[in-house]
Amino acid sequence: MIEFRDLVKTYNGVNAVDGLSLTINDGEIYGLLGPNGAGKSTTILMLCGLIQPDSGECLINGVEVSKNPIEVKRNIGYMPEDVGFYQNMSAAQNLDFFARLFGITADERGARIDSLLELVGLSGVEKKVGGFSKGMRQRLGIAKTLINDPDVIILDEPTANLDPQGVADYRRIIRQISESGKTVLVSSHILSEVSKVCTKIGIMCRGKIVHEGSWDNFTDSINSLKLPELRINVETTTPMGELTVPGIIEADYSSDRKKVKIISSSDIRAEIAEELFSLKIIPREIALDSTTVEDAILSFYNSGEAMP
Ligand SMILES: Nc1ncnc2c1ncn2[C@@H]1O[C@H](COP(=O)(O)OP(=O)(O)OP(=O)(O)O)[C@@H](O)[C@H]1O
Repeated sequence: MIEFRDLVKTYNGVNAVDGLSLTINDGEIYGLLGPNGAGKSTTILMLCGLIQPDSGECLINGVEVSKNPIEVKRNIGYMPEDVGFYQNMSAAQNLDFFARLFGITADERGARIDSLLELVGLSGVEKKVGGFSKGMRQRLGIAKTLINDPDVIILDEPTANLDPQGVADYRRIIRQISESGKTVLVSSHILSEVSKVCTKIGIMCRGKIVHEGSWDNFTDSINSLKLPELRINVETTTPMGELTVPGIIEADYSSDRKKVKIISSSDIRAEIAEELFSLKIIPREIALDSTTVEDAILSFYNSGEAMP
């Protein structure tokens, strides 16, 4: 469990973190979302014991970080945006090196490295890390983060520059990590690709959490933001005719009529579902497009106010 209690950090009179109080429970995948300068990195550095808060405290499993830095560091795995590896060594050799730094015995190392390589889909990959793709490096970074079997995993901007397959692999791995009971904190300024795996998201702005809730809650509240237009993607199992739901401004159907990209004046997902059901067409997906989600998040950032 991670706890922040009234955490404050000031730089040159500016509150980078401004009275942050937050609890992240065991097994939770918490997405900390905020624009550049919101205070995410400062929060994470304090959680890792790398900088001291001006006031307040961070606790990991009830242990106060600034008073017990060594004990706490053994129980967290931190993955920065750019993970450093030895380019001329294989994935297994790199992990073996980091495992030795933690004093893990030779007997334990072999089995642990095998299971981590299996988890991140790099089993049997013999080539040197210098020849890895961005996605492979990222997955190896997650394995490195888990090498000391920590209870808490902290990932900074984990999907930056990943292709869709990389993002999908990442989501699968994060889910598996959380299923094993570990607590995961993901920090990003663009969380739409990973938020779907987060059990909770917190939107941070100017050192404070301005909204907290599940991803579904967040997308459900988008209507109350009164965005000028929303984009909704619909996919069905059988071809559909022209949708007639009021509020549709534009509809772009695929040639097989099983997909449509809708621009609407409000959130009409429920009405679209109703119309499809009345036509006996089964929807496969009725979801807000990621651009709409980004617009909503930007709207929070710009207002800096709590969510309605
Ligand atoms: N070492 C420092 N000295 C002075 N000001 C700092 C320092 N570190 C951070 N800040 C300021 O504190 C505020 C919060 O920065 P922080 O890096 O924590 O935000 P962030 O949400 O992580 O953004 P980013 O995604 O850009 O890293 C910003 O105004 C930043 O300029």
